[in-house]
Amino acid sequence: MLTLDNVSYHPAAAIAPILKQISFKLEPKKMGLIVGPSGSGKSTLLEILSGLVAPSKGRLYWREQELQPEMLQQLAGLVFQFPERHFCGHTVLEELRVGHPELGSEQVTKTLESVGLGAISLQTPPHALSGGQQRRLALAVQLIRQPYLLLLDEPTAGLDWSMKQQLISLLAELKKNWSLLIVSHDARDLAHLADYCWTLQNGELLTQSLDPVA
Ligand SMILES: Nc1ncnc2c1ncn2[C@@H]1O[C@H](COP(=O)(O)OP(=O)(O)OP(=O)(O)O)[C@@H](O)[C@H]1O
Repeated sequence: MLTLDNVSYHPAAAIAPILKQISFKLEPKKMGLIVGPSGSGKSTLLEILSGLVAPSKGRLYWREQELQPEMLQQLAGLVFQFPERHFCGHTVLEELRVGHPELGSEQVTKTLESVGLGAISLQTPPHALSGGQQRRLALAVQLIRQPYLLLLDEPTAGLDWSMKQQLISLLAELKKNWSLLIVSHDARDLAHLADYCWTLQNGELLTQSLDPVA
């Protein structure tokens, strides 16, 4: 279980804290959804959760273990908004093996199947995939590292209706095995899947629904 205990972030360049005493818990195989307008601190929170930035105050835990940023980098897999813009492999296989050349073909095949890309050739250039397939590949790139926590920044942004529905179904499948934390400016597409829904406003987690969202 992931626990945030009064996490704040106030970089020297900012007049006010960007994140203010954020506390929440997220159990395994649950989806948390954090909804907030532009500038509310969603991406900054994901940067902290993925170990890219250290909080100014507060603590993060996985079960009883306090987490340092290096541990979060191992524990969490972050899928950026528009992840296809960050592809750097020439082929699907290369993309999956970036930073992990040791990954075997069995693991590659299994991971692609888990995101519904079992039928594509490993030699396909990522940029030749459809928009929905590219999002699936971006998820696979993180899943193949076997993170405990999957972090997603606006996962359905820019997809057409049909690709959006396919991605939402995939996220519902992934929730069966992983903890998912999604940030978005719009709850409409994903609220029905979420076990917890929070609102982020000016760096404060204002509302917290402890009961599963209907
Ligand atoms: N290192 C920093 N120094 C100063 N200000 C920062 C820094 N990082 C982020 N900010 C500011 O903190 C606020 C929150 O930024 P953040 O990118 O986390 O918001 P967001 O909710 O993800 O917005 P969007 O939906 O537009 O991506 C913004 O006003 C941003 O300009």
